[in-house]
Amino acid sequence: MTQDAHLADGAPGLAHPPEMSLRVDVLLPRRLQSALAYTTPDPELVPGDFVAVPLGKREEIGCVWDAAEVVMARLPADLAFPPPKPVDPSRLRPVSRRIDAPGLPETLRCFVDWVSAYTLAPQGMVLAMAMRGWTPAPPKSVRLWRLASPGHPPKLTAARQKVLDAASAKPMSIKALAEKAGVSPAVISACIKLNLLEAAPAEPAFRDEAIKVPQPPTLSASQETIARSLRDIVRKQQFEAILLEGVTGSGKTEVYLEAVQECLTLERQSLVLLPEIALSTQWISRFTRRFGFAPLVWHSSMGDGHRRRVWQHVRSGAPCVVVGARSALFLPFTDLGLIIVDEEHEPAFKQEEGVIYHGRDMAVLRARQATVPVMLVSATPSLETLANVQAGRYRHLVLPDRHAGAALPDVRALDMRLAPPSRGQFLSPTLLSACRETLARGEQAMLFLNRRGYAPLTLCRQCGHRIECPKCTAWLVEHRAQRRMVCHHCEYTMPIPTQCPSCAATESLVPVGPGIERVTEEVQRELAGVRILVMSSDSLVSAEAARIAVTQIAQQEVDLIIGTQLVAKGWHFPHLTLVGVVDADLGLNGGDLRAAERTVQLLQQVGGRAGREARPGTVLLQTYLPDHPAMKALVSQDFHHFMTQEAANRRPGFWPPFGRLAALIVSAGTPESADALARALSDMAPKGEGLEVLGPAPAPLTKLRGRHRRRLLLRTRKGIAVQPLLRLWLQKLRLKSDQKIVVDIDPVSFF
Ligand SMILES: Nc1ncnc2c1ncn2[C@@H]1O[C@H](COP(=O)(O)OP(=O)(O)OP(=O)(O)O)[C@@H](O)[C@H]1O
Ligand SMILES: [Zn+2]
Repeated sequence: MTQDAHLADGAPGLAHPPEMSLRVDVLLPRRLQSALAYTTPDPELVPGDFVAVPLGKREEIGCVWDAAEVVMARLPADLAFPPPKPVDPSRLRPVSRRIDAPGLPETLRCFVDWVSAYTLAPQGMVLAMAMRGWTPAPPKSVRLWRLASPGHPPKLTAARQKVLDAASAKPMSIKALAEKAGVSPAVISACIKLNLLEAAPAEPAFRDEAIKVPQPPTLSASQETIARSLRDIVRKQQFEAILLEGVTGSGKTEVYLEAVQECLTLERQSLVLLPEIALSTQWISRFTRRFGFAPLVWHSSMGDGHRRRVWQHVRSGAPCVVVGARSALFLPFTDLGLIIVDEEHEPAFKQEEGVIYHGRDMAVLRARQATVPVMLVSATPSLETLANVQAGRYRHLVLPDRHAGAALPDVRALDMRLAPPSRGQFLSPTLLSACRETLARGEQAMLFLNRRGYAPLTLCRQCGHRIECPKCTAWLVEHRAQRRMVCHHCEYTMPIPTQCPSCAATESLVPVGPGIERVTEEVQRELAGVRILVMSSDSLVSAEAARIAVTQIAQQEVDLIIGTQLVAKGWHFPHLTLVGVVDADLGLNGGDLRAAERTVQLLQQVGGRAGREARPGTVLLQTYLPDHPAMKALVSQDFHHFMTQEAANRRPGFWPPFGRLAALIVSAGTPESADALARALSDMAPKGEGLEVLGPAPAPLTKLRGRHRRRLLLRTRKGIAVQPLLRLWLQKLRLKSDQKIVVDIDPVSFF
């Protein structure tokens, strides 16, 4: 805004001549590359303010954005790009009105710009992430009431007595309480006036509404040393990246919560990112015990009302701890003091749709912009992070031992070539007897197989036909419990056929290979009477389901857990001593860049659930590749030796983290169209020293949701800025209406 403020002093309703209006950039939360220009007579409109603007025939809510020059100036040189051409001022439309709500803080606008420039995602789509939870009006809060602490209640009428019987420590709204007690709301009001009920915090999640006495742990000497360093780092309030590494069960969580405590002492806001927050009930209850209040939880399945409250609270700058999925990075923190990324090696931090970004990397960026420390936590850090440690960019703090003298589990590979399972079975005799012995000792066992459903493939014995998804290059997976065949890549499902769809033979369809449902069946057959709990995304559909599962396991109402990768998360099951990995080789197939690294991380994490308390744990890995470096690393538990080898494998070819990658995923309505676009891209590929374009090649999922896919990979030396190269490259193309190119910077998945 460049004009003098007095120019806008018109009487309300008076139209301003165009020269008296100010130009203002407004970013809308939709697929727009950058902000749109409008005019406004209001000199007080500043970047960050929310406004309603006309767009076509509609009105949209957007955010006043910084001028293009400002945006460019705050981007690093290698991410900046030419600003859009200025629009003829006479064609600009005026802003409809300013919305009276707190604006988007500058640090968040800066982050939006950066994420957009880094990922090449339209700026408006990134803003949309920052506006999830935003609301024009402060959210309506329904007050909740609970039983007041017992005093000497006056003599009560029958109706009031009913209210006290119905009320409990659990807060309820007046309406709900009246319904439960079967009285009118007026009776509840009377009870409130008599102090029989007290107001409860609507959201027992805010720091000043402590609900219990905090119970911090007594740290061991080695934990305390690390905790002290972390507290010092937090107190400095400068940007610093730390890798907190420690074996499974060493108390990393307890230790980083000390850093969170320090941040609260500074009365600032902390953000903890967890990969599977929706199910992290154990983490949340532990936090609540430790601090005496619950954290603000943020993830995609939270309701709108909850989101709005969190958004507003964070925006208010009041001290708090947010625990969330990667999208919590886009909350409007105004007093951020610390970011923690737990399980930093997890591929789940990568968002693969919409704005494609890596939560861990963007967390480091966010911390840098906010000049606060960021702590990356893992038992099995990613090679990216280890390389940063080696280069001296990240500080490395290590917890070497399990807490309270617990030993790391004994890990053994079961060579399936030497002692295979019986025909048609998947559990070797050794694993089965280990399960029997464990259960006989009154301990719990866990079987891990990263595959949902009954069988990954259904085959016709007569004609060899394989049942495939009509829309994807993928087999349909039988889910026997639901009596359906399901595609794991799209929403397609169909009933389990009774005859072969190709040759019409009956009783010819056979399942091939195991999924966890099939393993469950085998366990039921082999270990009669065992109480099984299945943990997969089919069974653990909500936080409540996870909470129930955790309780059942803790109370030993379950003997054996069968699960997919969900069981690898930070669970702590005191009675669990045996972990059996049904197919340790599964993740090594497909041969993507990080297959071995990921296998070691995942299996070490799963194995790390065994023997976390007094009784020692055992991990048995069923493998046909006992000599594979990944298996050897798991057995020897020498993670760092393995990672050194990984680094040596990747360095010469400039594979990440020793070079950079960007994937271009081309898709189109027909194979010909996809090929044509892929070829055109390939013909115009950038050339030069230190860069190479691999492909085009059919993507492993050649067809996905009916679209035909091809992949190209740009690989460069470290110092080369890939974004400008990609921008130039993509600008040269005109896409047909069925064609699409998705850019994935630093790809994690290669499907
Ligand atoms: N100082 C301590 N006092 C009491 N309990 C502790 C202490 N340190 C750790 N524990 C307990 O030991 C268990 C393991 O600790 P924690 O979960 O923090 O380890 P971790 O390193 O984060 O584990 P993982 O990486 O396997 O998830 C937890 O139940 C935790 O409460
Ligand atoms: Zn499909």
